[in-house]
Amino acid sequence: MDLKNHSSPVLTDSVPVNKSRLGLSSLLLPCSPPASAYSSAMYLAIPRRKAIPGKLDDTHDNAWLDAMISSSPPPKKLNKDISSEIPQDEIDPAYCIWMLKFPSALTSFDQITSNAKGKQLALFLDYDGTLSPIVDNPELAFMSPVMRAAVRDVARYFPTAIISGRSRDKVYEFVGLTELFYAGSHGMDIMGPVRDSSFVNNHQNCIRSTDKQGKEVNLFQPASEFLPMIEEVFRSLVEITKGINGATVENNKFCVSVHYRLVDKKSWPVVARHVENILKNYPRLKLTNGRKVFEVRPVIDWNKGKAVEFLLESLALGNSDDVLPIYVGDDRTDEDAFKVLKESKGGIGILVSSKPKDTNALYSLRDPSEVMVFLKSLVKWRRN
Ligand SMILES: O=P(O)(O)OC[C@H]1O[C@H](O[C@H]2O[C@H](CO)[C@@H](O)[C@H](O)[C@H]2O)[C@H](O)[C@@H](O)[C@@H]1O
Repeated sequence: MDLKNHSSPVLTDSVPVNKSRLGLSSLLLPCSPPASAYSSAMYLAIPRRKAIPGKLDDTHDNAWLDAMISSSPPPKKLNKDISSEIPQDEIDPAYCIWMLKFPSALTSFDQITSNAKGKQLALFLDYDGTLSPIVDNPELAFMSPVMRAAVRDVARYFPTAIISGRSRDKVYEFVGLTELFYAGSHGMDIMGPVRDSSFVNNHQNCIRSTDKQGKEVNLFQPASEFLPMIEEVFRSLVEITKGINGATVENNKFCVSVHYRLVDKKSWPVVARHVENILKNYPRLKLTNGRKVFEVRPVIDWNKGKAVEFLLESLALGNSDDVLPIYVGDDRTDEDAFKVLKESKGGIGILVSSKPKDTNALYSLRDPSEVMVFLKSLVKWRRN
């Protein structure tokens, strides 16, 4: 494994579409148009940036600050005419235009299920921002009982895995469903079924273990050698950020998150500088920026996309002619999975977002409540 020279693509955060180009009133814009209505000429090409080992993914001095600001959407607006709070994005023409390219997975449900005819459907779900709403305190990002029931139901019919940036134990604690497969630490900690598969058994770092119920499972941890380094960097980050009001550091086992959601904007540059200073001592770790969070992880060629491939093979679902994998996620790290599904697995990526973003997904859902409706629709469709 090449631990030195790897870099993975990192997307810039939300990419607003130029509103003035069409100059249409939001009322005239269809927010859930058919996919066929899309014309690629309407969209801007968005350049991507590379993650640099031990450095924030940027090329100019203030880029880390840009990245932090871009993950900070404007506050919701109050629509005085209707005298109730309407989220700004619901009437945002840019969002409606974006949806021409990334239509709602709800209004395109028939199209999605027609692709699944005669195929085994497999579901991959991100956790934060997908199954649970984004909240200020990461320790309180609970999943609602109704969402849990929807996930449980869908897992009765389709193999279902949760793929999260959190530690595997933490995400299991939140979800609490034994019938699912779990991949924590952005796919660097996978617990999958035991199968007689040469693909899985020949993978280095794949060991036999037991789950919480004592059932035999395969444990795949491609970054296991980084554990002491991650522990060390976690302690240093806790130490260096402890004077910054609102900053918290989360140990996700094979990666570390530095949260700045609750930090005063004026102190964001201080957070970024501290994190970057610590990372200078760790050329085998890289830094990326998520939703008001810096994510520190090993520079290995492994991500959520590879985890999806690994799980599909583990489940004997690697043949894209017979299988339709669907991945639902909201963050940059989910883009690796969208890309794999689009490019090699004939699958479907669904981005959860209430604002326009550059993405490799094919469809969109606005928020976790729409994700729940989508999951319930899959169950209903399968039952019928
Ligand atoms: O891959 P994911 O499951 O989406 O994990 C990505 C990060 O999610 C969590 O942070 C995000 O959600 C928090 C709770 O809503 C929110 O407070 C934070 O601002 C978000 O960035 C998690 O705490 C991180 O460790 C993950 O890296």
